[in-house]
Amino acid sequence: MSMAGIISNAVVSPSRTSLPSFQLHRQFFPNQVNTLLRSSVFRISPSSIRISASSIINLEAVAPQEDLKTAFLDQKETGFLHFVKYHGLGNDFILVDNRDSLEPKVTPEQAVKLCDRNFGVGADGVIFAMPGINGTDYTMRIFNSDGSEPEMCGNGVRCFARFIVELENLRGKQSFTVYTGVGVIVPEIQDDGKVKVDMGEPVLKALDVPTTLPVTKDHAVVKAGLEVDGVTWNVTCVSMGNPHCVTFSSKELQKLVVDDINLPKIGPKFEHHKVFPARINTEFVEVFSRGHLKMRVWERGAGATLACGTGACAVVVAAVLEGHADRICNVDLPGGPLEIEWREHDNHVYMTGPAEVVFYGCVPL
Ligand SMILES: N[C@H](CCC[C@H](N)C(=O)O)C(=O)O
Repeated sequence: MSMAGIISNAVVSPSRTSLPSFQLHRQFFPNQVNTLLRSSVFRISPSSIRISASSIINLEAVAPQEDLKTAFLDQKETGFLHFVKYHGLGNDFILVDNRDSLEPKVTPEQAVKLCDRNFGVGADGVIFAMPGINGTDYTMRIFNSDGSEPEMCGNGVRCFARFIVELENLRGKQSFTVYTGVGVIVPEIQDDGKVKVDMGEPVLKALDVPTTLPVTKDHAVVKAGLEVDGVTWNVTCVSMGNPHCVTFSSKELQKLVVDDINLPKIGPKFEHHKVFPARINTEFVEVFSRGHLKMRVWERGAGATLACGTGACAVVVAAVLEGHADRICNVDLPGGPLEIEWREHDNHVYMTGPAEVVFYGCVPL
């Protein structure tokens, strides 16, 4: 994606002044724009520009993308938030360079406004790249789109990893330690650009998920009955630092067809159910084979999302516990597939998947 495409969807190059134009204010790239004004590359088309301190430029012609990205992210005007929008299989986040402080630059109330898809930037959450603590390289915090702060986010930590690589201008295969609400997480950028994350051990003890559902297997809730909306669902509860309720069937339906689930109707009834004192993320799963699952998710604090990394991890753990699947699975989510492995020898869950930049932005706070 061209740098210009990152800042805006429309680039006017001198030969095509009829295109819709975007206007770049000098304060972002004082050097580049001044250079431009003197260069032959540049031409203002008066019909498509307000005569002001803004200019129409073809960014690609004047500076290497790296300089422009850094210049953009280095801008620290007061009252403005510079961010980069990323997504992991359509689960999208506003990433904020917060490396100078452990205090988030955005409040939960501001996060709600920023995440609004009509009146704000639009996202499932806001993620902060902060300085490391307890010897880690970095710290990650996240606010859901409802302003609540979850312990962990799988798709988010992959986006976080790609953001750090960009901020620090790292090259090649990279791995670093990130302090999160669930302790130290280690993302690793693969040669193909995907990110592999050691998500740590699943937590199965009912009281630690947390849930007040009766335990069915070694202090865990595995295939227990839960009545929601007149249906008795068979649920397995797993925490990946954040709480998940996974269902493959109900008393009435031995095999779910996840595309038939009315998420906006049933999701909130699980999320706010009294047996989940910290609310819950709920995953509805279809088993295609012992290595291939399909899921949809209603996320705590974010609603129906296109993907949920911690949810995919919880789904594979639940599938193994209920006997539906082996420990290495491809999990299809509406936004795309994730590779999940619940490794027997260290009991850690590993997730591998993409994370991509959508655009750079600057918004008044
Ligand atoms: N809404 C979730 C956090 C984000 C998890 C999800 N987006 C992921 O990729 O793991 C919660 O409140 O637990």
